Amino acid sequence: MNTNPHLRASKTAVLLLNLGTPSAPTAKAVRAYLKEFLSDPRVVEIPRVIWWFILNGIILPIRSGASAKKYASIWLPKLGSPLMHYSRLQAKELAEVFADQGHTVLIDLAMRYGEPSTEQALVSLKEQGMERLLLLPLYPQYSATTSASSFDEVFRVLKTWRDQPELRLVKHYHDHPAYIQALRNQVLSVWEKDGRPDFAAGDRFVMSFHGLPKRNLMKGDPYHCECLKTGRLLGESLGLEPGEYLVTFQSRFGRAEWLKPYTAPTIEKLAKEGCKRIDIFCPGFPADCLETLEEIAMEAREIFIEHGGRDYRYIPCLNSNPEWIDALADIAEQHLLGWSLGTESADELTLRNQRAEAAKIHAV
Ligand SMILES: C=CC1=C(C)c2cc3[nH]c(cc4nc(cc5[nH]c(cc1n2)c(C)c5CCC(=O)O)C(CCC(=O)O)=C4C)c(C)c3C=C
Ligand SMILES: [Fe+2]
Ligand SMILES: [Fe+2]
Repeated sequence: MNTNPHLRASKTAVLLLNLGTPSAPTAKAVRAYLKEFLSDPRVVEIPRVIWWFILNGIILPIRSGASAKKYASIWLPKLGSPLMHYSRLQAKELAEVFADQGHTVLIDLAMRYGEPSTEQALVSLKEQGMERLLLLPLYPQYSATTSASSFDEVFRVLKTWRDQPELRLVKHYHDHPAYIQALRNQVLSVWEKDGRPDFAAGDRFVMSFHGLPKRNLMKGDPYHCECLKTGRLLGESLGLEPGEYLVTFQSRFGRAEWLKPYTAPTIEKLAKEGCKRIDIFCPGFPADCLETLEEIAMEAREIFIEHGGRDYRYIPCLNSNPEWIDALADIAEQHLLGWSLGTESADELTLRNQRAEAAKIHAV
C-alpha cells in the first residue's frame, strides 16, 4: 500500500455489513463459527466466566453437530452458504447500480464473524484509496446484537489506524419507503403468480422476524418496535386488515423468554384453529439463510401440515431482487449526501493535483 498520503486516490466506500456464516456445513466449521459468534458480549450478555463454561462445556459440543446437519440441508451446490452467496451478490449488484450511474464508489462486504472479516474488508478498501466510509448493515431493523456489534468491530479496527477515513453509518431502514416497496413487490410477485390468500376464508399472512431475548427489549433495544413497524407498513402496503397478518419471532436460543409471539407455536395454533393456508415471509432477513430456509421453509412447514394445515407457502427473501438493490442504492445515496461519489475523471484530476502538490513540497 502507498502510505504517502499525498499520492493516494481519495475515494468514497460503502461497506455492507452482515453476520457471517460457517465456512463449510461441517461440525468443525460450525463450531468455530458459533464459538466466535456466541462469545460476542453483544450477543450473549451473561457474565463471561459463567458463559465460558456453558458455551464450551455444553452449547458447542451439542449444537455444532446438530447445526451442521441443518446447514448441510440448505447448502447450495457449488455456491455454498446461501447467506454468503446472496450477500456477495447484493454487494456486486449494488456496485453495478453505482457504476451505471457513473460513480466510482468502492463497494465491499464484511462479515462480523468469519470471513470476509471486517478487518480484511477495511484494509482492502484502504488499499484502494478509501477516504470516506459509509457502513450499511444488511439488517433493516437495528439491534445492539447485530448492527451495533458490526459497528463495534469496525471501530475496533479503525482504532489501530493512524490515518482514519471519514465515517458515517446507517443505523436502520426498517421504515424506509424503498425497502417497504421492495418487500411489497416481492410478496405481490408471488401472489400474482400463485394467487392471493383468501383472507375471508381464514388464510393468514405471517411475517416472521429473528427473535431476541425479551430482556434486551426491556433494557432499551429498539429492535422489537422496529420489527412491528416494518410489519405494519408492509401489511398496510399490501392492503391487508390488521387481523389478516401477524408478526412473529423465530429462532429462540436458550431458556430465557424471547420476543413473542413465537413463530412455530403460532403456526401450530393457526393450523389447529382451522387455518388452511399460510403465506410466510421474513422481512428482517434481506438474504435467505439457515434461519429462513431450514427453520421457516422446512421445519415450520412440517408443523403446519402436521396440525391440519393444507397449503404452506414460503415467500423467499429479497435476495437479488433488483428493486431491493435499487432500495439499497437509494438508502446509501441518502447517507452519502455531500460526499464525493468520485467519478473517474475527477479522481484522476485530484490525484494529478495531489502529485503536483507533493512534488513541490518534497522538492523544498
Ligand atoms: C436478523 C437479525 C438477527 C438477530 C437480531 C439475531 C440475534 C441473535 N441470534 C442468536 C443466535 C443465533 N443466530 C444464528 C443464526 C443467524 N442469525 C441471524 C440473524 C440475527 N440474529 C442470521 C442471518 C443467521 C443465519 C446465519 C447463516 O449462516 O445462515 C445462529 C446459528 C445457527 C444455529 O446454530 O442455530 C445462532 C446460534 C442470538 C443468541 C441472538 C440474540 C441475542
Ligand atoms: Fe441469530
Ligand atoms: Fe416494542
